[in-house]
Amino acid sequence: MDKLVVRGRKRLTGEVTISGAKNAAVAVIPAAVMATGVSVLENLPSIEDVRNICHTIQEMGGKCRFLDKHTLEIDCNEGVSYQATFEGVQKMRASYYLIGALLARYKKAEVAMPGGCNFGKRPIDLHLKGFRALGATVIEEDGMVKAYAEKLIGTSIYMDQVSVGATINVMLAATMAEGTTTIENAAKEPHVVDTANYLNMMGANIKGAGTDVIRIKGVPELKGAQYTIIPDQIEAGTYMIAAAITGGDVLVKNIIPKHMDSLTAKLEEMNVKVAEWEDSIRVMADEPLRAVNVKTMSYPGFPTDLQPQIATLLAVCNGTSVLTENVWENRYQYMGELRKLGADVEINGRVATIHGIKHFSGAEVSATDLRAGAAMILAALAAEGETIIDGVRYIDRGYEDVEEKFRAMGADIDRIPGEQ
Ligand SMILES: CC(=O)N[C@H]1[C@@H](OP(=O)(O)OP(=O)(O)OC[C@H]2O[C@@H](n3ccc(=O)[nH]c3=O)[C@H](O)[C@@H]2O)O[C@H](CO)[C@@H](O)[C@@H]1O
Ligand SMILES: C=C(OP(=O)(O)O)C(=O)O
Repeated sequence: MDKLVVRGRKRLTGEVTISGAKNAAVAVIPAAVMATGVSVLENLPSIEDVRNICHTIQEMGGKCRFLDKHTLEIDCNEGVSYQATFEGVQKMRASYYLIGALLARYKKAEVAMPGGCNFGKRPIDLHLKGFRALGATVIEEDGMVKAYAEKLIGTSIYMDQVSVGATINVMLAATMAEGTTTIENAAKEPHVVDTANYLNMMGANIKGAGTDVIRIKGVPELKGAQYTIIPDQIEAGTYMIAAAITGGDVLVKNIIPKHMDSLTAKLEEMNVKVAEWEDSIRVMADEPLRAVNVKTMSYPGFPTDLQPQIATLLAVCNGTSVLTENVWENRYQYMGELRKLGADVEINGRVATIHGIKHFSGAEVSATDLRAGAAMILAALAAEGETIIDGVRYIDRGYEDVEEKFRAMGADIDRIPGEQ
């Protein structure tokens, strides 16, 4: 497995261009399976999760062709199998969107249980409850989710908990149901909106995405469409934190600054200077950083997918910060690795109390999952000496050209290829 070697204490300067959003791309690509006709998807991130979902759709009989590094032509006009079995599906989380997409188009789906980062329990009961409310029979058997319906009929669905995956998945299925579906207590994340926008371009009738009530009038058919994926909020946030942790001055380009509000507010509270333009943000850190308290929440709250990265920054601030993880029951596994680099953290359930240290010291650590891996890079950039990060395949799931982007801003970072 590949490793990254980072020699720290280099101030990051210059600019970085953000790629398309992983969590939008991995929803929009399965949505393309619902169309009769060809879709062209632009600004896709060149990451493992995108390659993996494309590979899975090809195995199902769809045609996926990259016109360039970031543009995918996807043609499922002649149909695909309603079955998606194990290998690719279990390498990622968002493969669960194939259930909603296949159920919409064929009224039947047999899809292996998804994989993705391990934060303790990651149930999909709300997805299945939503499909059942639309009229499907759903069973979980032999590691597969099997869903069948004579027809799907629009209904009113109240989500017991705000869930990105369940909101998008039920929206996919409801798009081609008979009648109108209302999803209440829906997730409002930018990727929910992006998926709805793409579906509407294909001929769907979805209103309210981005609010907590989404109304979907079912349509009988969807056509292919050309669509540009939004920039990645989490990749952008990771580079903003990288600028802050290295005392740097970085222009983060090709972003939607509004998506960054919860992070921007925290960075400013910490004494970091942030300047915004229409599609870029400059982050300057030239003064000592203050400890702050952070609670993760669904959008527009502080994203859980930036929790390991902000924790890493808090670990080298002046004072004690309290971090509360409200979304996942167990997203602190990486703290053991952060401690190897010197972090002083106490964990009590969902609450991490972080006592700021002067600086990290290089060590050998592992990326225990995608964002934990990003956190290791951030700590390594700020550390005295050399850090070796194992488990880079997790980072490659969600960050395009990660070492090249950091190196272009002055980081001393190299990849050591491992055995495949
Ligand atoms: C591919 C993708 O977009 N992944 C993101 C998505 O994951 P994912 O869609 O898996 O996360 P959800 O928003 O569904 O999960 C939010 C909370 O709801 C709970 N829950 C969820 C579904 C369900 O059926 N039952 C249930 O109880 C989960 O345990 C969790 O506590 O949103 C998470 C929260 O922003 C992010 O961390 C992930 O990066
Ligand atoms: C948790 C994440 O991804 P996934 O849901 O795909 O595991 C993430 O993007 O941080």
